[in-house]
Amino acid sequence: MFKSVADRLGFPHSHSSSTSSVSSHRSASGASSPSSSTSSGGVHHRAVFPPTPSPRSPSRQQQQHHHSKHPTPSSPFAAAAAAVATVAHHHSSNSKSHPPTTPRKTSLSTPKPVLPPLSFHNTKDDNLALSVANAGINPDDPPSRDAENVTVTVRVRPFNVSELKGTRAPMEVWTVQDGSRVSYSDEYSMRDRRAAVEYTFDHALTGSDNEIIYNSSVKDLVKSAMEGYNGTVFAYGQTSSGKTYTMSGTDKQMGITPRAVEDVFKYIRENSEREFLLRVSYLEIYNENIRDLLSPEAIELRIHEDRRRGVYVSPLKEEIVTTPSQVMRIIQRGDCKGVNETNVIESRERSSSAPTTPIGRKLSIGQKLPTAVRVSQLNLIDLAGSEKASSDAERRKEGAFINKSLLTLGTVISKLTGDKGTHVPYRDSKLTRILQSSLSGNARVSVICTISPSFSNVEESHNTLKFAARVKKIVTKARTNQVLDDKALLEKYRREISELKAQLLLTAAGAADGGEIGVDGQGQGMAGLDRVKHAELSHLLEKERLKHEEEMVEMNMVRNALKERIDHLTKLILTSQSINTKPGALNGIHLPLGRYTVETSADGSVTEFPKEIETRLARKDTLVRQLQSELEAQQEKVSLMKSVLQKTAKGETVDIEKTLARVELEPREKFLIEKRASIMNLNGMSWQDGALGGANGTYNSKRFSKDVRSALAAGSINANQGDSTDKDDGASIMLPDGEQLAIDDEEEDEDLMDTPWNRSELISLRQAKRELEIVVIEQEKKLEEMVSFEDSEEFRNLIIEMEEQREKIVLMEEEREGYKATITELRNALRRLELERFESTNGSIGKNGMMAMATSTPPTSSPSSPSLNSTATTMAAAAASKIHELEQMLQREHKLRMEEQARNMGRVASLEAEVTILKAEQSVRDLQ
Ligand SMILES: Nc1ncnc2c1ncn2[C@@H]1O[C@H](COP(=O)(O)OP(=O)(O)OP(=O)(O)O)[C@@H](O)[C@H]1O
Repeated sequence: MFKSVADRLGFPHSHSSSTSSVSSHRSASGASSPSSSTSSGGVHHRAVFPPTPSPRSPSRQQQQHHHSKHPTPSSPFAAAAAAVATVAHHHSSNSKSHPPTTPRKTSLSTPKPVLPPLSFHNTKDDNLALSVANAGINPDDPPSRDAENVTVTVRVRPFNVSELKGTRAPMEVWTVQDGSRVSYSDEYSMRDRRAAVEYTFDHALTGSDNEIIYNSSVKDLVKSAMEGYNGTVFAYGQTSSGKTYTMSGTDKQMGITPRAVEDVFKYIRENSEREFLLRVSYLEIYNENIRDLLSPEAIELRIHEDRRRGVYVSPLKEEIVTTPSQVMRIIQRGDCKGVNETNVIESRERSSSAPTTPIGRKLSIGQKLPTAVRVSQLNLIDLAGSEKASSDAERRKEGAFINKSLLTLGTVISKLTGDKGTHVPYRDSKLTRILQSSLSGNARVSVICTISPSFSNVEESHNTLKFAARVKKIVTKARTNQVLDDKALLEKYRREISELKAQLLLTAAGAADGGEIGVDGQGQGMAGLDRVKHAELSHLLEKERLKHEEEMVEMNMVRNALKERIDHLTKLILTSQSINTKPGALNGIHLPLGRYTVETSADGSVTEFPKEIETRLARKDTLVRQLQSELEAQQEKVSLMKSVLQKTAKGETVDIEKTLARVELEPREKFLIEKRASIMNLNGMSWQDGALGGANGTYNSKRFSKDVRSALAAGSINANQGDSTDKDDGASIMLPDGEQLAIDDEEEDEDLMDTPWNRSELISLRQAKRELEIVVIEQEKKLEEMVSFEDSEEFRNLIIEMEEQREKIVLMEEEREGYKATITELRNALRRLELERFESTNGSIGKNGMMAMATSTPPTSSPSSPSLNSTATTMAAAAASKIHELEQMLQREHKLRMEEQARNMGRVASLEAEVTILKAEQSVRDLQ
């Protein structure tokens, strides 16, 4: 019955019989398209296809320039759908004439609206597709909907500024009545002598309120999309008729796209039994080329088809979205590039048949899950101006492509509403190919046809109405698209999360094992207190610590990576819990993401598994941190002890109390010090290191209390309930030495006892404590034996020996001084003898002595006798010889004494060194 596409669309180039194609035809839903009376003038049949002489269309570059010059002040949402393409955009010169925010009255009979800021968002190539994947099959949901016609809405926009510019009020061509009928206005019919034309659609609207049009024409379809049925919404109409205004809206009037996005998230919020995965893609079809607006690379996109996915574009980037604002940003991004956008959503039912991953239970990884995933697409499309066609040679190529897409759309729609069995040329254009699934019936479709109220556009408007009437005849029968294999992203993510959780549990168990080793090593490290053992144990402790640290770092890294991945995947899956229930306008909306997904265990009880893991990990983190700090503290003490040892060995004075005060002792050590103090008190000894605290035997830390309580819980220490004399209501424990210790009831933390990790830590702490207690007792015995080195026999003997040596040295010194005096006397005697000899030889030398000797003339002859001279000479020689002999003796004696003195000094030095060493050893023992 329809002879050509052009006929069906009311294009005059087809055949004169085209009128029949659009003549009254009541659709299944009751919409009718009255005769368009092509005979009456034919102006309104003036061709859109083939090309109508049109204002010079800008080149692509010009369009882009225009976009940048006139950024969209309104919501950037552009219509698009998962598989929606847009026909190349031609900028209309009309659009430039729309100044922003110009309140205007419309001459339509409907309420006169105030125009919102005019949008120069001319990219009609925008396709937003919300692909909804639903996991889980609700038995109450029918697998497919009843057959239904495409919902068709006609919107007549108000006059714009340029249309109102004239001297007289513009004539309204169209009248909208009853919310569904569109006809020529009486004024126009009379003036142009037009035959009455009236079309009836599902909805016919005027005005600027986008909420009304969304609620009446799209809202229900969006809900269906969330339930698993494909949905496609597209705006069709000539340039400047209001397609973008309707689909994207403005700041003040959100369009269909942002409202749909908001409803998608609202649906997730309100449907707790399902979980969803939303994906968005954004593409553009320009000159029959598909461009991915979300991909920075200009990769050639192709259309593919397979049984599972149907028709799809590849490699098209799909971004997973979790908030409305994220979708908005994606669209903005795409708009900046002047391209198209597509959104995808997946969801599934959150049922009790979901895999169970309770803590501590083994997980069977890779099990086939009984839930299915529904994948549906919500395509929101903003088409190029329907009049776009070009006979202009300069733009022929562009125009031809534009024609091709729109023409094919018309053809496809004609075929779909024509004889059954005829070939439908979906493949003739990218647009129809991408929309094949929707147009062929597996989708709910809503078409918004926008028309201008202006007389100058009457023909184009009429063509749009004819198109709308044609589309209305299309019957669809949408069905849910269930994906049972594991390739659906949602299912894949769920599985991955389960596997990661299992890995995380294993890692946590590994961490617990590693922790036990570390604690043991540490406890042993404290056991050795003598020097050699201490060095060995320090070394072992250091090695153990490093190993432990490495393991901890490694496990932390693995655990963090697993946690991050789980978090990431969990975030992507949207549930009512993960979306803030606070509804609000899309602009500026902030919906914090939830982290947790409820898992249902086999027995039906619901556990917040990730939260539990978080808690356990937090506990382990705390324990790891405690152990690490404990190790560090031990290490610090070891190095301090080493330095003390070195200093004392060198004979330096060390302030042990001060040194020890620098180390904050752990409760366990304080306890041991306390024990030592109490032992010493029992033995009637005073404890020198009282400044360390706990010496009065009353120390009872919370931590120790917890340790003891944990040990009690683990059954490793005998508990005597109520035996304590210190506490009325407390328990007490029997320590290895028989002493009872009261347990403080304060701040008991049951949490610390309820994991294997804590138990093992407490067991090792208890062992370490016992070892230390034994060591302390041994040391105390040693201390008792030694008491004080200075009081010992050995020390006394050494001191006596030293004193004797010192006395000897003093005597020798005195002796030496005596020898010195003797030598001096002998020298003096010798001198006297010489003098006497000289006097006897030369007579009196007078009082001038030597002076006289020097100045006197030597005797030429001696008046004295020769025998006297000879005697004197002999005596002098004897004296000299005696002096020489004495001097030699003195030197020998001196040498001997010096040697002896040196020996004694050496002995004293070694004795002093020995005393110093013994003192140092005693200090170290005290320290320990
Ligand atoms: N219902 C309406 N109420 C108020 N203003 C409207 C309405 N419809 C459209 N307008 C205004 O008319 C102008 C043209 O509308 P719009 O850009 O949406 O047309 P279009 O069909 O998308 O054109 P093109 O195909 O060239 O992109 C815009 O400034 C827009 O704000």
